[in-house]
Amino acid sequence: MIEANQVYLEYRDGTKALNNVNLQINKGEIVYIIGPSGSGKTSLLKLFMGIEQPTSGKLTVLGKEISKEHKKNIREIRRRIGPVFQEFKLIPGRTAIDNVILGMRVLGMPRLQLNKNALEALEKVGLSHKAFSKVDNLSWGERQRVAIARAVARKPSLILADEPTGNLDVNNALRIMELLRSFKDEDTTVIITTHATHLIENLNEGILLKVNKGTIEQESMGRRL
Ligand SMILES: Nc1ncnc2c1ncn2[C@@H]1O[C@H](COP(=O)(O)OP(=O)(O)OP(=O)(O)O)[C@@H](O)[C@H]1O
Repeated sequence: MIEANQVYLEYRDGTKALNNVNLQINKGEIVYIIGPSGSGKTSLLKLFMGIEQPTSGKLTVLGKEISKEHKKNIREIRRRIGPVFQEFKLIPGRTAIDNVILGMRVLGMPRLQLNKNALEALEKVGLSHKAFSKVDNLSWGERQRVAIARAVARKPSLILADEPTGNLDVNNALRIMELLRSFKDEDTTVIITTHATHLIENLNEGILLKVNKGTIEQESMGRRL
């Protein structure tokens, strides 16, 4: 699913964001990425999405290499990824269902199928009753659930969520974490970055990636953080 061998990422201004990353993440895993602000969590997700490419080393996502030389791979990989962003990136003035449908446009499905998948996805996140409400009128937790519906409606092989609970109170945050976890299955890997270690400290399943100043330690969950 994801394999990184001696991966480095240096931004154009010379910032060394990731240093010698070595990882192996299999299909159907749940992965939490934790670490202090500025340690490299988002940079790692950007690599997985192909938004950035390694400065050196080899990175394979969904069986395809991510590199400056293989831009075509990146387009293919993106179609199989469902991204969830901290700031939701929903389109204001549009309904929940429109936002979910817009997220699936790149897949080139017929309109009826788009509607069906979008409604199914909204149902999975418990928001069918808000399908035709404008996202501007939804609470923060509901908006995050629309963003999750948009990510899962395309039936992705990999869900990447960057600080999905950033703006939420503890109860809503726990619900969002549980919801994201529920999409993990044998074909779908879920990767979540979070500052909030208290949301995951009692979990005993999954992989923990501890990021510190651009280096990463990989361990199994089930021990205290
Ligand atoms: N486009 C960029 N150009 C230059 N430096 C960058 C860029 N994006 C991030 N950085 C730097 O790379 C380092 C890692 O940033 P990153 O956003 O990956 O951290 P993070 O762990 O996600 O932080 P946070 O928890 O605050 O979101 C930081 O020093 C940051 O300033």
